[in-house]
Amino acid sequence: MNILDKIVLRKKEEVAIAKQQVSVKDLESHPTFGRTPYRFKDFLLSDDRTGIIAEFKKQSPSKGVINGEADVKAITQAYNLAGASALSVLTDTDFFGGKKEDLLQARSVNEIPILRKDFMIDEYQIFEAKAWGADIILLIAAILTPQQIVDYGKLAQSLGLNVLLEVHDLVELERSICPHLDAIGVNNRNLGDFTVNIQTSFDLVDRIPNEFLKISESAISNPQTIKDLKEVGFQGFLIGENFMKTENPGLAMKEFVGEL
Ligand SMILES: O=C(O)c1ccccc1NCC(=O)[C@H](O)[C@H](O)COP(=O)(O)O
Repeated sequence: MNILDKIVLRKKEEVAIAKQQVSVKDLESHPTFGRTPYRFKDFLLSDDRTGIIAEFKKQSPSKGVINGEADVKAITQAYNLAGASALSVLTDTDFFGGKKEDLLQARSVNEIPILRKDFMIDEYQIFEAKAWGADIILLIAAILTPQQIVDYGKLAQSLGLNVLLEVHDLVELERSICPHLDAIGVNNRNLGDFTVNIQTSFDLVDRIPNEFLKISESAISNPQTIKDLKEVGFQGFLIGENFMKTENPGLAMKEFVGEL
């Protein structure tokens, strides 16, 4: 069983337990549920912002612990100040060391879009995302059927959330594309074996219809790579480890942005 299968298996158990503890009705009555989410597009395409979606990521299956003691409020605020167009906050605990409180805390101190970074396998998690203050949800093509992508995309958009579809190859892209998406992200990391290759983004960019925001994800560690990705049409750049592995992720982002 590869890591993605293990994550999905565990996620199904987690969601089943969460559903017993907190009903959708309870989620709907959460104070944050009623807020109007920010529009991803407004921040990603703003001249005042960098296009960077800066990720708060304490650990990962491929790298183990990256920054175990990281302070979510301080780091996400510093990312925001450095010009992030959006924040990405991991809420998966077992594999990424994240938690719902990280998202709630990031929400409480930032007024830019926040992506709930998790493995969505049930509509229930979309209600959680809304209740916890997210603006964007992630749908990973590798773990969802085309019908699930349509259903989850529709539900998320009906709640005012933005939808980011993540693909790793042309087969995933072609079978998953549907009208209920706002952005399409090309993950440069193969989630099955963890190999990374930025070329994946260059290979797929022209296959993404222009009506969707185009995002390149993972393994970005050089400002020149962003310039090259922009040149071919990418508007967003999801970066986690390159900042989080430093002692001061906010400063690392500020210096990186200085070279753009
Ligand atoms: O990062 C991993 O090891 C990983 C393993 C299995 C599934 C997903 C994984 N990462 C999720 C991501 O997409 C990245 O956190 C995100 O794109 C940022 O990547 P990076 O800049 O390389 O930290």
